[in-house]
Amino acid sequence: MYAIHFPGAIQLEVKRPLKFLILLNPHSGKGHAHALFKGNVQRMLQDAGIQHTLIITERQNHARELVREADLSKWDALVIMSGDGLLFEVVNGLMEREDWEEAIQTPLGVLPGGSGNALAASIHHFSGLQAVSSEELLISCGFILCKGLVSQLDLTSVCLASSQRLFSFLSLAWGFVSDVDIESEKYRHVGAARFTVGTLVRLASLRVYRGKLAYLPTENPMSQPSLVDSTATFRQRLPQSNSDSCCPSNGLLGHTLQNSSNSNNTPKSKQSNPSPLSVFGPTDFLLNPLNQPVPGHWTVVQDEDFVLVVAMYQSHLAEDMLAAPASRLDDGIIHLIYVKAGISRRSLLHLFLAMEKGGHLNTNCPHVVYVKVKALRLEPYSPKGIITVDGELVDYGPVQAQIHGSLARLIAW
Ligand SMILES: Nc1ncnc2c1ncn2[C@@H]1O[C@H](COP(=O)(O)OP(=O)(O)OP(=O)(O)O)[C@@H](O)[C@H]1O
Repeated sequence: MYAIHFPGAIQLEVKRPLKFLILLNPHSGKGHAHALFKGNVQRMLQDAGIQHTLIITERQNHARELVREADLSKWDALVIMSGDGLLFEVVNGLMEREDWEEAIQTPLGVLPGGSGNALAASIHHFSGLQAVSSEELLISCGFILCKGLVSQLDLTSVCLASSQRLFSFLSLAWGFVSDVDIESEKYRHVGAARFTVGTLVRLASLRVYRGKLAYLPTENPMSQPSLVDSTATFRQRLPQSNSDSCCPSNGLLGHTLQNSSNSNNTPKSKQSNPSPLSVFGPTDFLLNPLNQPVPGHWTVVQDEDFVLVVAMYQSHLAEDMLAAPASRLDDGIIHLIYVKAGISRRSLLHLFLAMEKGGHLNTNCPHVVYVKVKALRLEPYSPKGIITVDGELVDYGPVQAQIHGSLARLIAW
């Protein structure tokens, strides 16, 4: 079905027409996704010999349910036109299938229709083109989609105290970044500028977030799969038990997705809302159960007062936020960036301004730490707060994550 095109990328078979299933969230961004699709992309797909079936999503979790049940053999790719939230549903829907190993290899495609569009911006960035936004980004991603070059994509397994396990393609955030992401929902009518507005509002009421952060650096020999059992997979139907609220370290423990109750006062519109299901996926061989200490060879950060913690596995946090310039789609690395308390408002603003071009990591700001890791654990002490995974609100509390290199595939380049 696939033919090698050039190193690092695989082209979908030259056979055309290709068949794409396109899932479009009509409410994403400013609510114009359907018109944007018809005006900019439809014709491009026709000209490229790509047949598509367009499904307009009707509700939260619609896409997730569809891909969980779909006959994937009918499609050469699953494409979303929305923000990152819809892709998050698709990825997790695929990982909830018994045939997850094969299902998650279905090439995914992204057309930006939201206000953040971080993965779309990352794909555009990786293609080496100059930064663009809005409709120009859509046209660029449409063109990339039509070329049909498939790349490997890392996914990160994220485990919550509620025993939920989620698969993330973009980011895990706590503190300033996740607060801005969720609190700026109310400014979504201004599009991508909502993050700028949200950043300024949050800067005015800058907070310190208390917690414990630990990680496994990439250079640690114990990060290498050859030293641990990386081959075991995680297939059995799991019991509805909360007794081991952790991720499996040996392939035997399970995670049951549970309906999450949002115990804090944060907005619910972006709450990730998984259905109670058996969970499949690769074993998190680097993680200890959440109710046990992290492995002894992990680094435990001495500071416990933070302004933000963000773990990235793509380059962009939003269209104009090049947060992890060194990140690549399939580098097998979590780019962990944290800002320690004590930073002035002025320096933080300077950091965010520099982030537009990715210069924030070169400012020599003593409060900023950047480290490449394979796994991490975050235990917030503050009783209330916001944690996001791929920009979606998840249960607040202890969380840990491990990257799984090249687990999925993405149309990019
Ligand atoms: N028809 C629909 N009605 C309501 N919610 C929907 C519908 N279709 C999808 N959703 C949900 O909307 C949520 C937000 O979608 P998504 O993140 O893709 O767009 P967005 O919020 O506009 O993007 P961004 O985060 O970049 O602003 C997702 O969790 C998705 O489940």
